[in-house]
Parts: sequence; structure tokens; C-alpha cells
Amino acid sequence: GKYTLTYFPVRGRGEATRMLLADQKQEWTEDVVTGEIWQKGDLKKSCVFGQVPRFQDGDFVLVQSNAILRHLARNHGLYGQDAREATLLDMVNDGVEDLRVKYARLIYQNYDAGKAEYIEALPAQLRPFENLLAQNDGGKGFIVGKKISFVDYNLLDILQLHLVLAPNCLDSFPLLAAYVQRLNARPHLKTYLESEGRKQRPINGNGKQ
Ligand SMILES: N[C@@H](CCC(=O)N[C@@H](CS(=O)(=O)O)C(=O)NCC(=O)O)C(=O)O
Repeated sequence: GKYTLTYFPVRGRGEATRMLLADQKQEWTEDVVTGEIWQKGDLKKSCVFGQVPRFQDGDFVLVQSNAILRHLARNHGLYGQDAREATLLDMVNDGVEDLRVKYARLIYQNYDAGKAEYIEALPAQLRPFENLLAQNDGGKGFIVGKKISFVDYNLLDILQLHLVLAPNCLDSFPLLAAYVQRLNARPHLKTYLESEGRKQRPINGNGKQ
């Protein structure tokens, strides 16, 4: 097929793309990068910034997880209804990215010593997303505008990750809790979430979650 995702066998920075593709009824090939393959060095040298995920759309090859999401958003009508919504989506996606970086730092650099403190500080990190939902049609739909966008898949991923890290983290955020349930129940996404591919993939590369 036309789409190939080259990445480690983890959710990580590939999962929002996987959920977008699944929900949009798109097929893709998983080009699984094992540690052994990565250590060889050839693939790393071939990537613009020496990192994965890498995405191939036919003969078009790109890296950077957020650029991959935006590329798919442009091509599948997932970038809002107008320029203003597109700008708001960029703003919110940058907020998701900020939280993802903090999460990755905890997981890969400070898990045992930092987990309790991270979870204690988590409500303040999630509150902005609850507020954004509250300001958009009472929070009954998507994070921006009236249709699903690439940011919904990225935000859903980071919320799913935090529900594993801290199962009660959405207890004081009813709109976010309902948002996760609602998106998880979307038929094509639900099928993916129940798939072996999804269930077999560890969340992160070091066994911590
Ligand atoms: N900004 C990049 C970061 C990519 C990145 O950090 N990739 C890591 C793996 S992960 O953090 O996404 O899990 C990597 O290739 N690490 C291997 C290496 O740097 O040699 C993106 O968003 O795609």
C-alpha cells in the first residue's frame, strides 16, 4: 500500500499516527525497527534528523511525528474548517507536544524518583485541555471545531498514556474522561484498539509506563 510507518515496536511517537490512520480507514505497513536493526546504523543515517518515526506516502518520505500528523491531516480533511481553526489546532497540538516531552522525560529519565511528583503536578497539566473542551460546544465533541482533527488523535494518545500511568488522572476532568470514552468507541478506532498489533505493542521503549 501507499503508507509505511517506520518505527520501534512501541506506541511512543507513532501511536497518534496509527490511530489516525485506523480511524480514517487507511491501510498502512508497519516497518518495525528492532534495537538490532537500529544499532546497525544505516537506517539512522538515512533519517533527516537521525531519528524515527519515519513515514512514507508513496515516494514521499518524511520524519518528525507532528509533521507526519499534519501531512495526513492536510490530505484527509483533518485540519479544521478554515485558517483560524488550523491555527488553533497548531496551538493545541503544541500543547500536547509539551506534555508529551514531559511524559517522555519522566519515563526515560526519572521514572522511579519522579513518578509521584509528576502525578501530583498532573492536574495542572491536564486542566488546559479540559478548559479547551469546555469552550468548544460544551465539550461534547472534538478539541477544536465541529469535526475530528489530527490533534484529537494526538491528545487521545497522551490521555491514554496518562490513564495507564495514573488511572485516576481524569477523575476531576469529566469532559476529558467522556472525550476519551467517546473517541475510543469510534467503530474503526475501537477495532484497532482491540487489535493484536495494538495490544502487543509496549507503550514505551524501556518497559516503564
Ligand atoms: N521530534 C522527533 C523526535 C523523534 C525521536 O525522539 N525519536 C526517538 C525515538 S522516540 O523518542 O520517538 O521513542 C529516536 O529515534 N531515538 C533513537 C535515536 O535517537 O538514535 C519526532 O517528533 O518525531
